Amino acid sequence: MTTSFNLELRRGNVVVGKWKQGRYRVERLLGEGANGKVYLVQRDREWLALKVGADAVDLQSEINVLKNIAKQGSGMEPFLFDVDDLYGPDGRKYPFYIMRYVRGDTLADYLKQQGTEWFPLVGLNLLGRLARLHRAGWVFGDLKVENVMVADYGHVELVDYGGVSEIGRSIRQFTEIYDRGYWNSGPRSADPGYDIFSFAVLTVQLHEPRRLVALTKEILPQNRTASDLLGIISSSTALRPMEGWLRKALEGGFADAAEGAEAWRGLMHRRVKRKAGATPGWLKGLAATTSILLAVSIYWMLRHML
Ligand SMILES: Nc1ncnc2c1ncn2[C@@H]1O[C@H](COP(=O)(O)OP(=O)(O)OP(=O)(O)O)[C@@H](O)[C@H]1O
Repeated sequence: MTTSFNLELRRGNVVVGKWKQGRYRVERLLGEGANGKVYLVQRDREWLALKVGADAVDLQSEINVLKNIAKQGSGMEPFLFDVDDLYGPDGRKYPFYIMRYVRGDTLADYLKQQGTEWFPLVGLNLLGRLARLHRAGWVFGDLKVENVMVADYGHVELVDYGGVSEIGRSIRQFTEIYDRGYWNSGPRSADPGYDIFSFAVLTVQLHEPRRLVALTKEILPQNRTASDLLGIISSSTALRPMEGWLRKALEGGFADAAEGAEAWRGLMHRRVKRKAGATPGWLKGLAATTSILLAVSIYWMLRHML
């Protein structure tokens, strides 16, 4: 998807905020979507991400969500650092905000490079991220491969908080194929089950992309149902091991992502037992992460004891 505005910042351009005079040196474009362009920028020696949009109202509602999440404390590290306007090379004023730079690849690129055998761990981490938001009273809303960034050892971060909605409200922003309403399987209202439904579609999309696209073309909008997705799942070798979990997710059987994550963990456990001989890549990653955490804990313990 591309943006409808033409602002282009180039490497080396220095953006100076109109009101607060924050100075940011542009490094490169990280990505773009319907609401804006996201650039990697540097302030002093710190790498940050700058999102600039044409529409102040759209960007402002995203900023409000980020501020509210920070206020309520959702266990997220600080994400929003600055909000201001900039003057583009065309002399026009554009609203922007500065957020934490999330290192990593988008979910699809990560799995392409590392192999789909990492999906169980990445999926668990993604459910963990969603669980934190649900616990704090929010639904992510616009869950899709482009909004999930994955770093080393399957570490997951969500980007694009434009679709985040308070539980009980309407979903503010969504992408058709991930949307529960698109599959006539429930309302477009912000309840944790909405995100879990999108997670299930995302799982199908990552494993059976062509069949999913074909399905959306074959069936008339009024006839689409979650059973069509289940048809792909039960006939796919890659998805069949997750069929029970995916069915429950599509039917709204999980109360929230924490419950979904718990069941997902059980699924991974069974897979590992079945493949007892070979150690999958993601499991090696999990072991490496655990060792790093253990080493850091010992270091801190010793520092405080000495
Ligand atoms: N904080 C960040 N750190 C690193 N990359 C980011 C960050 N935020 C966004 N990106 C990259 O930029 C892309 C576009 O950003 P974003 O999804 O926020 O734009 P958008 O206009 O809201 O998109 P959409 O059309 O999905 O609503 C993302 O898919 C991601 O690759």
